[in-house]
Amino acid sequence: MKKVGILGGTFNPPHTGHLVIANEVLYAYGLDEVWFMPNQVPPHKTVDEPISHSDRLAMLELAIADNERFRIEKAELERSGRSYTYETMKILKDMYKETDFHFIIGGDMVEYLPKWHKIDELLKMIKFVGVSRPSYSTETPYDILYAETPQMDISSSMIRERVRDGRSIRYLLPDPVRVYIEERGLYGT
Ligand SMILES: Nc1ncnc2c1ncn2[C@@H]1O[C@H](COP(=O)(O)OP(=O)(O)OP(=O)(O)O)[C@@H](O)[C@H]1O
Ligand SMILES: O=C(O)c1ccc[n+]([C@@H]2O[C@H](COP(=O)([O-])O)[C@@H](O)[C@H]2O)c1
Repeated sequence: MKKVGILGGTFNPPHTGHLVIANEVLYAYGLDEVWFMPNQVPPHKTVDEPISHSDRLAMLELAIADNERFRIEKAELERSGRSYTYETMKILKDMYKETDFHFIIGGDMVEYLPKWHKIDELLKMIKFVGVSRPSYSTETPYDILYAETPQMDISSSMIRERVRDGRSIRYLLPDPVRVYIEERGLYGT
């Protein structure tokens, strides 16, 4: 069986926190690949800044370009409406029958798990791997796996805010993504 990690996210923009957790879980669980899966509409939050799917996708491509074990899964971008993980994983499990999926989530999403759509059914379909994130716990009543990773207090919202305030975002995200943001004037640059 091929072992694949899925890192679902909004990636608005992708940052070093995403890349580090994907890489740490890849090695911790002997995964063959990690697929970064941008959502169409996040199930639980509103995207207040207008950002196009094509910009999010282009930034994600730049962010993972130098790692041959990372790729992008577009299943959610290709489906309209809210991106419920249960619906997506049903489709992916059907498409990739010989694949063992590990869905990677940070502490904020571990805390939110009880509210996920059809969580009990989803837990029977895939494994979750929780990683810690500053200010969040990884405690949950559910039976999930964990991975120790270096803690990084980086978030997409912090990057958007810094850009708006004219502060540096260097080293918080891959440099080609920083250049893309600056050249396109995203987030108010
Ligand atoms: N610094 C981090 N440490 C651990 N997990 C993280 C980190 N940043 C993001 N994640 C996890 O990556 C996944 C995708 O995150 P997402 O794309 O929503 O980024 P975000 O930084 O949380 O965005 P925002 O600040 O806009 O809410 C989620 O499971 C989230 O918990
Ligand atoms: O299916 C759900 O109910 C659900 C609720 C919250 C989050 N998720 C998924 O968790 C991943 C991280 O979410 P986000 O909003 O932090 O980008 C992303 O793939 C979301 O679609 C899924």
